[in-house]
Amino acid sequence: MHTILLTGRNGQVGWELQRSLQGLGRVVAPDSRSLDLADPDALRATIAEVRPSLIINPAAYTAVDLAEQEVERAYAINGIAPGVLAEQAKRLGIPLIHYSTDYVYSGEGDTPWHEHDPVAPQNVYGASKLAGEEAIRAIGCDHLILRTSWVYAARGKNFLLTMRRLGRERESLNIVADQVGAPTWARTIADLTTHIVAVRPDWHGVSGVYHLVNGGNTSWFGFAEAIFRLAAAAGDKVPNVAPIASEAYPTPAKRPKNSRLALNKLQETFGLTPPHWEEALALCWESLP
Ligand SMILES: NC(=O)C1=CN([C@@H]2O[C@H](COP(=O)(O)OP(=O)(O)OC[C@H]3O[C@@H](n4cnc5c(N)ncnc54)[C@H](OP(=O)(O)O)[C@@H]3O)[C@@H](O)[C@H]2O)C=CC1
Ligand SMILES: Cc1cn([C@H]2C[C@H](O)[C@@H](COP(=O)(O)OP(=O)(O)O[C@H]3O[C@@H](C)C(=O)[C@@H](O)[C@H]3O)O2)c(=O)[nH]c1=O
Ligand SMILES: [Mg+2]
Repeated sequence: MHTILLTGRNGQVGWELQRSLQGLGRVVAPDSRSLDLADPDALRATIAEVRPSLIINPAAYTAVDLAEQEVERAYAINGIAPGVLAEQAKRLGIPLIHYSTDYVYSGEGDTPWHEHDPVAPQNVYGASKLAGEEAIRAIGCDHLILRTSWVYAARGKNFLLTMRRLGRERESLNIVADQVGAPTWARTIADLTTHIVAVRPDWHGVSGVYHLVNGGNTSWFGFAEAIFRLAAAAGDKVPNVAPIASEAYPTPAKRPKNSRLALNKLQETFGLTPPHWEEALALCWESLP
């Protein structure tokens, strides 16, 4: 039976993991007040006390625009902490499951990225997440780095809930239509992570980076349209939605235009096929409060 140390219990993915991991063992899930990832000594002390057989780390600094200012904090949480977790995982001889992002890629081109493609983050958040990946690889504990994208859930801060709120407040919205990726339900990430842990108790030879996103892809504009189709069907007031170019929506952080992530490696290694993003969105919609 596993003892799983789970970080970020109140985050989108952490919350869903707490649910999906039930049945695999004891889940120890401190919140950010009882375990601060920016404090390496606290991390080491907690791990020594819990003696986990598996560490899962969905905690992260995810404020993409704010990270351009809070560079040091973003690196402490996204870049340094994963290396401390990896160092402790190696010491205990246990695996680490970590999450990363489409924002490690340059965003060039219009074909799906594969895990072995070159990385070239375009903003501080992406660079800090890449630093975390590299720290884990350098330590070399058994690990999975699951790169996901455009995460939403029924709770937390995300594009789905922002659109639902703005849709009620505004007559019209302009949404970027030239950034393409896969909206991904936090529950899909948690469920498939749990399947991996359940079917792969032997970590030999599987360590590495994997894409884990919902199937298909769309633009943020396409994602917004799908959200408002569901809202309209539920009788909500919906705004007019207009497609715009990234240049017409200036933000402190630059976002990649091509965030398409190939799923072949996940499918071939673990036999898992994530549901299409529209199917996941419809299910999440039904679970909204
Ligand atoms: N959100 C997205 O669109 C995407 C996310 N990812 C990656 O997926 C993973 C999960 O993201 P998601 O669930 O959306 O993240 P959220 O922003 O929803 O949650 C992040 C969690 O991390 C916790 N946290 C932040 N700082 C600290 C700290 N110093 N010490 C301890 N805990 C901390 C937060 O705690 P508290 O709630 O107390 O602040 C929160 O529980 C992350 O690795 C992220 O980089 C990848 C692609 C897209
Ligand atoms: C609210 C709003 C956003 N947008 C655009 C801005 C941006 O390009 C896109 C999404 O906005 P967000 O602020 O949700 O984007 P962002 O926070 O960059 O989302 C990213 O978060 C990190 C953590 C990741 O790892 C990425 O995969 C990705 O999900 O929509 C509009 O065009 N119009 C609007 O009214
Ligand atoms: Mg965001």
